[in-house]
Amino acid sequence: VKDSTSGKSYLHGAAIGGGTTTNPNIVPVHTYKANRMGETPFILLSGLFGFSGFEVETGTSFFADPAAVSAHTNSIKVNTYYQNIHKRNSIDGNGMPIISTVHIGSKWNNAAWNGKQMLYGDGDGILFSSLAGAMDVAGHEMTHGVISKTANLTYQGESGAINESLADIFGALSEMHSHGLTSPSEWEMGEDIYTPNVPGDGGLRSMSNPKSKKLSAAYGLKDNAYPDHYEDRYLGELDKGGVHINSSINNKAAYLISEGGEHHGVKVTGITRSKTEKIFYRSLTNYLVPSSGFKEMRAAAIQSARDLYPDRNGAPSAETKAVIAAYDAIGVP
Ligand SMILES: O=C(O)[C@H](CCc1ccccc1)CC1(C(=O)N[C@@H](Cc2c[nH]c3ccccc23)C(=O)O)CCCC1
Ligand SMILES: [Zn+2]
Repeated sequence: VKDSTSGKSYLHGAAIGGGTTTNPNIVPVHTYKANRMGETPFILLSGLFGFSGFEVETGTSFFADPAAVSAHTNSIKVNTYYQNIHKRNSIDGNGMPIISTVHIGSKWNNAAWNGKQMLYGDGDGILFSSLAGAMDVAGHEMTHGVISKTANLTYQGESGAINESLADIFGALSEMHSHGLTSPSEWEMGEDIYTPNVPGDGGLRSMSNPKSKKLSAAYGLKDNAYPDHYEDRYLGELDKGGVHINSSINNKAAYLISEGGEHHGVKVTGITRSKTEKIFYRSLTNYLVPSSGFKEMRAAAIQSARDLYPDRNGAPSAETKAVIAAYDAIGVP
Protein backbone atom coordinates (compact mmCIF):
# COMPACT_ATOMS: atom_id res chain seq x y z
CA VAL A 1 0.00 0.00 0.00
CA LYS A 2 1.58 3.32 -0.95
CA ASP A 3 1.47 6.01 1.69
CA SER A 4 0.38 9.15 -0.16
CA THR A 5 2.23 11.58 2.11
CA SER A 6 5.63 9.97 2.62
CA GLY A 7 5.61 8.09 -0.67
CA LYS A 8 6.89 5.08 1.22
CA SER A 9 5.24 1.79 0.50
CA TYR A 10 4.05 -0.39 3.35
CA LEU A 11 3.26 -4.02 3.30
CA HIS A 12 0.06 -4.87 5.09
CA GLY A 13 -1.35 -8.33 5.31
CA ALA A 14 -0.64 -11.78 6.56
CA ALA A 15 1.40 -14.20 4.57
CA ILE A 16 2.34 -17.75 5.21
CA GLY A 17 5.92 -18.73 5.78
CA GLY A 18 8.66 -16.33 5.02
CA GLY A 19 12.18 -17.17 4.03
CA THR A 20 14.28 -14.79 2.01
CA THR A 21 13.21 -13.15 -1.16
CA THR A 22 15.11 -11.84 -4.15
CA ASN A 23 12.89 -8.81 -4.43
CA PRO A 24 13.85 -6.57 -1.49
CA ASN A 25 10.54 -4.81 -1.75
CA ILE A 26 8.56 -7.94 -1.01
CA VAL A 27 9.12 -8.68 2.64
CA PRO A 28 7.98 -12.06 3.86
CA VAL A 29 5.73 -11.38 6.81
CA HIS A 30 4.69 -13.94 9.35
CA THR A 31 2.08 -12.05 11.29
CA TYR A 32 1.21 -8.42 11.41
CA LYS A 33 -1.19 -5.91 12.83
CA ALA A 34 -2.31 -3.16 10.49
CA ASN A 35 -0.61 -0.08 11.85
CA ARG A 36 -1.73 3.43 11.37
CA MET A 37 -0.54 4.67 7.97
CA GLY A 38 1.98 7.43 7.82
CA GLU A 39 3.73 6.37 10.99
CA THR A 40 7.36 7.44 11.11
CA PRO A 41 9.05 5.07 8.73
CA PHE A 42 10.96 2.71 10.98
CA ILE A 43 11.19 -0.97 11.47
CA LEU A 44 8.38 -1.82 13.81
CA LEU A 45 9.04 -5.30 14.98
CA SER A 46 7.50 -7.93 16.98
CA GLY A 47 8.19 -11.59 17.34
CA LEU A 48 6.83 -14.34 15.20
CA PHE A 49 3.73 -16.27 16.01
CA GLY A 50 0.93 -15.12 18.22
CA PHE A 51 2.22 -11.61 18.13
CA SER A 52 0.54 -8.35 17.45
CA GLY A 53 2.76 -8.16 14.42
CA PHE A 54 5.15 -5.84 12.73
CA GLU A 55 5.28 -3.45 9.89
CA VAL A 56 8.35 -3.19 7.78
CA GLU A 57 9.05 -0.12 5.76
CA THR A 58 9.64 -1.44 2.27
CA GLY A 59 10.32 1.89 0.59
CA THR A 60 14.02 1.78 1.26
CA SER A 61 14.31 -2.00 0.81
CA PHE A 62 14.66 -3.35 4.30
CA PHE A 63 17.00 -6.12 3.27
CA ALA A 64 19.51 -3.64 1.81
CA ASP A 65 20.02 -2.17 5.28
CA PRO A 66 22.16 -4.50 7.44
CA ALA A 67 21.60 -2.39 10.54
CA ALA A 68 17.83 -2.72 10.13
CA VAL A 69 18.09 -6.47 9.59
CA SER A 70 20.32 -6.81 12.67
CA ALA A 71 18.02 -4.74 14.84
CA HIS A 72 15.08 -6.84 13.60
CA THR A 73 16.80 -10.17 14.12
CA ASN A 74 18.31 -9.34 17.50
CA SER A 75 15.08 -8.00 18.95
CA ILE A 76 13.24 -11.14 17.86
CA LYS A 77 15.94 -13.30 19.46
CA VAL A 78 15.73 -11.37 22.72
CA ASN A 79 11.96 -11.52 22.66
CA THR A 80 12.06 -15.28 22.05
CA TYR A 81 14.38 -15.58 25.06
CA TYR A 82 11.92 -13.71 27.29
CA GLN A 83 9.02 -15.79 25.96
CA ASN A 84 10.68 -19.19 26.20
CA ILE A 85 12.69 -18.76 29.39
CA HIS A 86 10.65 -16.31 31.42
CA LYS A 87 7.19 -16.80 29.88
CA ARG A 88 7.07 -13.07 29.23
CA ASN A 89 5.28 -11.94 26.08
CA SER A 90 7.22 -8.89 24.87
CA ILE A 91 8.42 -5.92 26.87
CA ASP A 92 5.17 -5.34 28.76
CA GLY A 93 4.22 -8.99 29.11
CA ASN A 94 1.24 -8.25 26.89
CA GLY A 95 2.62 -8.50 23.36
CA MET A 96 3.38 -4.82 22.80
CA PRO A 97 5.11 -4.10 19.48
CA ILE A 98 8.89 -3.92 19.74
CA ILE A 99 10.19 -0.83 18.00
CA SER A 100 13.78 -0.26 16.91
CA THR A 101 15.16 2.63 14.92
CA VAL A 102 18.63 2.50 13.41
CA HIS A 103 21.06 5.11 12.04
CA ILE A 104 20.31 7.46 14.91
CA GLY A 105 22.51 10.57 14.77
CA SER A 106 25.73 10.64 12.81
CA LYS A 107 28.31 7.98 13.68
CA TRP A 108 26.70 7.91 17.14
CA ASN A 109 28.75 5.68 19.43
CA ASN A 110 25.81 4.60 21.54
CA ALA A 111 22.37 3.03 21.77
CA ALA A 112 19.43 3.66 24.07
CA TRP A 113 15.94 2.76 25.25
CA ASN A 114 14.01 6.05 25.20
CA GLY A 115 11.08 4.85 27.27
CA LYS A 116 9.20 3.66 24.19
CA GLN A 117 11.64 2.08 21.76
CA MET A 118 15.20 1.06 21.05
CA LEU A 119 17.59 3.44 19.27
CA TYR A 120 20.88 2.44 17.66
CA GLY A 121 23.78 4.52 16.46
CA ASP A 122 26.04 3.46 13.60
CA GLY A 123 29.21 3.98 15.61
CA ASP A 124 32.26 5.77 14.21
CA GLY A 125 33.92 2.55 13.10
CA ILE A 126 36.69 3.07 15.69
CA LEU A 127 35.05 2.88 19.11
CA PHE A 128 32.03 0.97 17.81
CA SER A 129 30.64 -0.51 14.63
CA SER A 130 26.84 -0.30 14.29
CA LEU A 131 25.47 -0.99 17.76
CA ALA A 132 22.50 -2.79 16.19
CA GLY A 133 24.97 -5.58 15.45
CA ALA A 134 25.20 -6.76 19.07
CA MET A 135 22.53 -9.03 20.47
CA ASP A 136 23.62 -8.29 24.04
CA VAL A 137 23.10 -4.59 23.39
CA ALA A 138 19.59 -5.29 22.06
CA GLY A 139 18.99 -7.43 25.15
CA HIS A 140 20.32 -4.62 27.35
CA GLU A 141 18.05 -2.01 25.78
CA MET A 142 14.97 -4.23 25.72
CA THR A 143 15.56 -5.10 29.38
CA HIS A 144 15.39 -1.39 30.21
CA GLY A 145 11.91 -1.63 28.74
CA VAL A 146 11.09 -4.69 30.85
CA ILE A 147 12.45 -2.96 33.97
CA SER A 148 10.27 0.09 33.29
CA LYS A 149 7.22 -2.19 33.25
CA THR A 150 8.21 -4.07 36.42
CA ALA A 151 10.45 -2.76 39.26
CA ASN A 152 10.94 0.51 37.37
CA LEU A 153 14.22 1.08 39.20
CA THR A 154 14.99 4.81 39.43
CA TYR A 155 17.80 5.60 36.95
CA GLN A 156 20.35 7.20 39.23
CA GLY A 157 22.63 6.24 42.13
CA GLU A 158 22.34 2.72 43.54
CA SER A 159 18.94 1.88 42.03
CA GLY A 160 20.27 3.09 38.69
CA ALA A 161 23.31 0.82 39.04
CA ILE A 162 20.99 -2.15 39.74
CA ASN A 163 18.89 -1.11 36.73
CA GLU A 164 22.03 -1.04 34.60
CA SER A 165 23.29 -4.32 36.00
CA LEU A 166 20.04 -6.17 35.27
CA ALA A 167 20.15 -4.78 31.72
CA ASP A 168 23.71 -6.16 31.33
CA ILE A 169 22.76 -9.47 33.01
CA PHE A 170 19.79 -10.20 30.73
CA GLY A 171 21.65 -8.78 27.74
CA ALA A 172 24.48 -11.24 28.32
CA LEU A 173 22.28 -14.20 29.33
CA SER A 174 19.91 -13.78 26.37
CA GLU A 175 22.90 -13.73 24.00
CA MET A 176 24.48 -16.77 25.66
CA HIS A 177 21.11 -18.54 25.45
CA SER A 178 20.95 -17.89 21.72
CA HIS A 179 24.35 -19.59 21.36
CA GLY A 180 22.89 -22.76 22.90
CA LEU A 181 22.55 -24.20 26.41
CA THR A 182 25.94 -25.84 26.34
CA SER A 183 27.71 -22.93 24.63
CA PRO A 184 30.72 -21.48 26.45
CA SER A 185 29.81 -18.57 28.71
CA GLU A 186 30.80 -15.09 27.55
CA TRP A 187 30.22 -12.36 30.12
CA GLU A 188 31.37 -9.40 28.05
CA MET A 189 29.06 -6.55 26.97
CA GLY A 190 29.15 -5.52 23.30
CA GLU A 191 32.13 -7.63 22.24
CA ASP A 192 30.73 -7.96 18.69
CA ILE A 193 30.74 -4.22 18.05
CA TYR A 194 33.31 -2.69 20.44
CA THR A 195 36.56 -1.46 18.82
CA PRO A 196 36.03 -3.36 15.56
CA ASN A 197 39.70 -2.87 14.55
CA VAL A 198 41.10 -4.24 17.80
CA PRO A 199 40.61 -8.03 17.88
CA GLY A 200 40.31 -9.87 21.16
CA ASP A 201 39.72 -6.92 23.49
CA GLY A 202 36.25 -8.11 24.48
CA GLY A 203 33.42 -5.65 25.13
CA LEU A 204 33.06 -2.20 26.65
CA ARG A 205 32.33 -3.83 30.02
CA SER A 206 33.31 -7.19 31.49
CA MET A 207 31.00 -8.91 33.96
CA SER A 208 33.47 -11.67 34.75
CA ASN A 209 36.38 -9.31 35.35
CA PRO A 210 35.14 -5.70 35.55
CA LYS A 211 38.59 -4.38 36.38
CA SER A 212 39.87 -5.53 32.99
CA LYS A 213 38.30 -2.46 31.38
CA LYS A 214 39.59 1.04 31.87
CA LEU A 215 37.00 3.56 33.08
CA SER A 216 38.82 6.52 31.58
CA ALA A 217 37.78 5.51 28.06
CA ALA A 218 34.16 5.96 29.05
CA TYR A 219 33.82 8.56 31.77
CA GLY A 220 36.94 10.63 31.69
CA LEU A 221 37.75 9.57 35.22
CA LYS A 222 41.34 8.91 36.21
CA ASP A 223 42.55 5.63 34.87
CA ASN A 224 40.91 3.45 37.51
CA ALA A 225 38.88 0.47 36.49
CA TYR A 226 35.30 -0.58 37.00
CA PRO A 227 34.68 -1.65 40.62
CA ASP A 228 34.06 -5.28 41.56
CA HIS A 229 33.47 -4.66 45.28
CA TYR A 230 30.93 -2.46 47.08
CA GLU A 231 33.68 -0.69 49.04
CA ASP A 232 35.14 0.52 45.72
CA ARG A 233 31.85 1.96 44.46
CA TYR A 234 31.97 5.32 42.67
CA LEU A 235 30.36 8.10 44.72
CA GLY A 236 30.66 11.03 42.31
CA GLU A 237 28.02 12.70 40.15
CA LEU A 238 29.19 11.62 36.70
CA ASP A 239 26.99 9.18 34.78
CA LYS A 240 23.98 9.87 37.06
CA GLY A 241 26.00 8.79 40.03
CA GLY A 242 27.88 6.04 38.19
CA VAL A 243 25.00 3.88 36.95
CA HIS A 244 27.26 2.36 34.24
CA ILE A 245 30.16 2.18 36.70
CA ASN A 246 28.70 0.61 39.85
CA SER A 247 26.62 -1.82 37.78
CA SER A 248 29.86 -3.83 37.51
CA ILE A 249 29.67 -4.67 41.23
CA ASN A 250 26.33 -6.49 40.83
CA ASN A 251 27.42 -7.87 37.45
CA LYS A 252 30.29 -9.62 39.24
CA ALA A 253 27.81 -11.18 41.69
CA ALA A 254 25.68 -12.53 38.84
CA TYR A 255 28.79 -13.94 37.15
CA LEU A 256 29.90 -15.64 40.40
CA ILE A 257 26.43 -17.10 41.05
CA SER A 258 26.35 -18.63 37.58
CA GLU A 259 29.98 -19.66 37.02
CA GLY A 260 31.43 -19.78 40.52
CA GLY A 261 34.86 -18.55 41.57
CA GLU A 262 36.78 -17.03 44.42
CA HIS A 263 36.57 -13.26 44.95
CA HIS A 264 38.03 -11.16 47.76
CA GLY A 265 38.67 -14.37 49.68
CA VAL A 266 35.12 -15.74 49.32
CA LYS A 267 34.50 -18.98 47.44
CA VAL A 268 31.30 -19.32 45.38
CA THR A 269 30.11 -22.59 43.82
CA GLY A 270 28.36 -21.75 40.54
CA ILE A 271 24.79 -22.94 39.87
CA THR A 272 24.69 -22.43 36.04
CA ARG A 273 23.19 -19.74 33.82
CA SER A 274 19.73 -21.29 33.69
CA LYS A 275 19.22 -21.07 37.48
CA THR A 276 20.87 -17.64 37.70
CA GLU A 277 18.53 -16.13 35.13
CA LYS A 278 15.49 -17.42 37.02
CA ILE A 279 16.71 -15.92 40.30
CA PHE A 280 17.32 -12.48 38.77
CA TYR A 281 14.07 -12.49 36.78
CA ARG A 282 12.08 -13.36 39.92
CA SER A 283 13.95 -10.64 41.85
CA LEU A 284 13.08 -8.11 39.14
CA THR A 285 9.41 -9.04 38.84
CA ASN A 286 8.53 -10.00 42.44
CA TYR A 287 10.71 -8.07 44.87
CA LEU A 288 12.55 -5.02 43.52
CA VAL A 289 10.95 -1.56 43.63
CA PRO A 290 12.01 1.84 42.19
CA SER A 291 14.23 2.73 45.16
CA SER A 292 15.93 -0.68 45.47
CA GLY A 293 19.72 -0.48 45.85
CA PHE A 294 22.47 -3.04 46.47
CA LYS A 295 21.20 -4.11 49.91
CA GLU A 296 17.68 -4.72 48.54
CA MET A 297 19.14 -6.50 45.47
CA ARG A 298 20.96 -8.92 47.82
CA ALA A 299 17.78 -9.60 49.82
CA ALA A 300 15.66 -10.02 46.68
CA ALA A 301 18.12 -12.48 45.13
CA ILE A 302 18.38 -14.55 48.32
CA GLN A 303 14.58 -14.64 48.74
CA SER A 304 14.09 -15.53 45.06
CA ALA A 305 16.64 -18.35 45.39
CA ARG A 306 14.78 -19.62 48.50
CA ASP A 307 11.45 -19.46 46.63
CA LEU A 308 12.78 -21.33 43.61
CA TYR A 309 15.19 -23.70 45.34
CA PRO A 310 13.76 -24.18 48.86
CA ASP A 311 15.79 -24.90 51.99
CA ARG A 312 16.00 -28.60 52.80
CA ASN A 313 15.48 -29.64 56.46
CA GLY A 314 16.34 -26.16 57.59
CA ALA A 315 19.50 -25.79 55.51
CA PRO A 316 19.71 -23.39 52.57
CA SER A 317 19.91 -25.04 49.15
CA ALA A 318 23.13 -24.93 47.11
CA GLU A 319 21.47 -22.23 44.99
CA THR A 320 20.69 -20.04 47.99
CA LYS A 321 24.17 -20.61 49.38
CA ALA A 322 25.70 -19.45 46.10
CA VAL A 323 23.68 -16.23 46.16
CA ILE A 324 24.62 -15.48 49.77
CA ALA A 325 28.29 -16.19 49.07
CA ALA A 326 28.31 -14.05 45.91
CA TYR A 327 26.91 -11.01 47.71
CA ASP A 328 29.36 -11.58 50.55
CA ALA A 329 32.14 -11.72 47.93
CA ILE A 330 31.21 -8.32 46.46
CA GLY A 331 30.90 -6.84 49.95
CA VAL A 332 27.15 -6.12 49.96
CA PRO A 333 25.88 -6.66 53.51
O1 LIG B 1 21.33 1.78 27.60
C1 LIG B 1 22.26 2.31 28.16
O2 LIG B 1 22.51 2.18 29.40
C2 LIG B 1 23.20 3.25 27.40
C3 LIG B 1 22.34 4.49 27.06
C4 LIG B 1 23.19 5.71 26.94
C5 LIG B 1 22.32 6.92 26.73
C6 LIG B 1 21.70 7.51 27.84
C7 LIG B 1 20.93 8.64 27.61
C8 LIG B 1 20.76 9.17 26.33
C9 LIG B 1 21.39 8.54 25.26
C10 LIG B 1 22.17 7.40 25.46
C11 LIG B 1 23.74 2.60 26.13
C12 LIG B 1 24.82 1.51 26.39
C13 LIG B 1 25.85 1.94 27.40
O3 LIG B 1 26.18 1.23 28.32
N1 LIG B 1 26.39 3.14 27.20
C14 LIG B 1 27.36 3.66 28.16
C15 LIG B 1 28.80 3.38 27.72
C16 LIG B 1 29.14 4.12 26.45
C17 LIG B 1 28.74 3.71 25.20
N2 LIG B 1 29.23 4.58 24.28
C18 LIG B 1 29.94 5.58 24.92
C19 LIG B 1 30.61 6.68 24.42
C20 LIG B 1 31.26 7.52 25.32
C21 LIG B 1 31.19 7.26 26.71
C22 LIG B 1 30.53 6.17 27.22
C23 LIG B 1 29.88 5.33 26.31
C24 LIG B 1 27.14 5.13 28.36
O4 LIG B 1 26.39 5.74 27.54
O5 LIG B 1 27.69 5.64 29.33
C25 LIG B 1 24.18 0.20 26.85
C26 LIG B 1 24.92 -0.95 26.17
C27 LIG B 1 25.94 -0.30 25.20
C28 LIG B 1 25.47 1.14 25.07
ZN1 LIG C 1 21.60 0.68 30.12
